[in-house]
Amino acid sequence: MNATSIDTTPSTDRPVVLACRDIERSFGGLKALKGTSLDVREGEIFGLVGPNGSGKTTLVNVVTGFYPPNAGTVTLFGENITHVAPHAIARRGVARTFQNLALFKGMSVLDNILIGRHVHMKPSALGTFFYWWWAQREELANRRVVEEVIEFMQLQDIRDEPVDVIPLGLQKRVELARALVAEPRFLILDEPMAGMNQEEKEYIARFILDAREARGVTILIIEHHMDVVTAICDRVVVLSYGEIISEGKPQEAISHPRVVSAYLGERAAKRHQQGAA
Ligand SMILES: Nc1ncnc2c1ncn2[C@@H]1O[C@H](COP(=O)(O)OP(=O)(O)OP(=O)(O)O)[C@@H](O)[C@H]1O
Repeated sequence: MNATSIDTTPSTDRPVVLACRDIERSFGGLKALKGTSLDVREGEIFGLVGPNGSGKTTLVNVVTGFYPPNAGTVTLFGENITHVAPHAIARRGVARTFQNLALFKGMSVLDNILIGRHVHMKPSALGTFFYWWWAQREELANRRVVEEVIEFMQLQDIRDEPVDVIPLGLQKRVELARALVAEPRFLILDEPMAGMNQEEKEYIARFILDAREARGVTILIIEHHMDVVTAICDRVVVLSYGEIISEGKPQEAISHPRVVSAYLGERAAKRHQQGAA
């Protein structure tokens, strides 16, 4: 994998990859998103944080076309994709991992990763039959990308293992590899470090940083581990009850009093502030 030179342009000067404007989404009477707006810029690792149930996954589901919003617009690479279907959004260069592992049990690590290439495969089986030589070339190209990612993610030793017998930390790595073989321009990671120990978290953080540097991919990450958020994110938005309560550089954004009280509750936050004074 060829490392590209590191872009030192401040992220605020870079083109906007994802723009969400005034997104609203309800489930029955529950307003999960109450007019959320944010911009993710090219080459950023952008953190989306907030307490449980604050609307993070709902926003990602709106962005990736799984949930249509009740109001607002989503613009990706300058194109309005608000009501575009998930597979068509994937074809525009978006890949995601899921909060709960979405691997195919019983299948090998290799086969799980190969599935991530589906966005680049020709849809017509008939066409593939007539143009078998073209299909062979395509298969070779797909294999090349998959092998490169397996090496990049250091999964060579377990490539033939059934995915359900390997430890959780490695399963998460396989899911990230599956997203990377789609060669995304925009990658969305929903809690990639859930359930990991410190060493596994540091390992995955390294892969995420390397994916950004080596592949130039822009990354939106939902993460509860604040040490990880401050270590790898360029900017952060904090959601609470479907509203943005803080945003900016990670350390400043997450230590805002509104964020502390959203996580700890009002009384505990006051004690926290008194303790810090
Ligand atoms: N499909 C759905 N049907 C009904 N309610 C939903 C649905 N999806 C999300 N919600 C509700 O919307 C709110 C926001 O949920 P969401 O999953 O987006 O939060 P989150 O910030 O991702 O939480 P977590 O950190 O626990 O994953 C919650 O109250 C949740 O119960």
